[in-house]
Amino acid sequence: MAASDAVIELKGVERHYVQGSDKLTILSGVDFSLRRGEIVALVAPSGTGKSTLLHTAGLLERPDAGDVILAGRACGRLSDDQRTSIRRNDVGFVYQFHHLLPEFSALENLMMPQLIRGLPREEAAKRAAQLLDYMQIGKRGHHRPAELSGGEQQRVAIARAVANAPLVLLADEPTGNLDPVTASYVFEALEALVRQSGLAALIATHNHELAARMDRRVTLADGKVVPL
Ligand SMILES: Nc1ncnc2c1ncn2[C@@H]1O[C@H](COP(=O)(O)OP(=O)(O)OP(=O)(O)O)[C@@H](O)[C@H]1O
Repeated sequence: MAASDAVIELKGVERHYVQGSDKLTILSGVDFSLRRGEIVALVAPSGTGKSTLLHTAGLLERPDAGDVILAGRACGRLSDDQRTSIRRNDVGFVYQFHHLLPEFSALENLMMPQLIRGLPREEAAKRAAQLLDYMQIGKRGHHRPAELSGGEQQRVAIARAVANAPLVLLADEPTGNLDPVTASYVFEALEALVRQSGLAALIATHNHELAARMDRRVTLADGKVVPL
């Protein structure tokens, strides 16, 4: 893949953890990229480094070696503030548990990242409502997370992740907490949103059925990303 096609590129990324006198190598030279509009499944056994990979790709953690290039910009040597700003604008995260703010409605949860970014309230509310409609939960906008079903909560969490129109969506077991039918339904909504917005998505999942529906499947072997 030509570098120019890539929305996000990991080049020779290494991650180690030091535990006492032991050095644990989790990522040992990851070369991997995602194209615009592409949905890729990351399927690998527990403990192999899926979360580490997602956190490093999403600029939550710094690589010990190598670099993450987001929209052509090498992020490794940037300051923490610069990385935070890029992450806020260009990366959306979804986790297994929704992590929505419990005191706020679905609509407010979607407005929050936009307000933090500096968008006017009216504009943030409009986009939040549009996204909830798109996820077919427009009628639930004024409900708090506890008043929503698990599938609805995850759809709100996915909508929130793309509220700032990021370039990349990184999801760590986004349907792992849902029954198979709801998981399939939520994945469909996620897929439609990714296709419609043209962003790139890397989705860690243990669900082989869902992985089969994505454009490509990769795994982690010996600290490297390889096709599955
Ligand atoms: N802060 C840390 N310090 C030391 N070891 C860590 C740290 N974070 C993760 N690890 C170790 O790194 C390895 C990879 O962890 P990671 O969470 O990335 O795996 P995973 O594939 O996402 O697992 P799961 O599917 O169970 O969530 C594990 O062996 C874990 O114990």
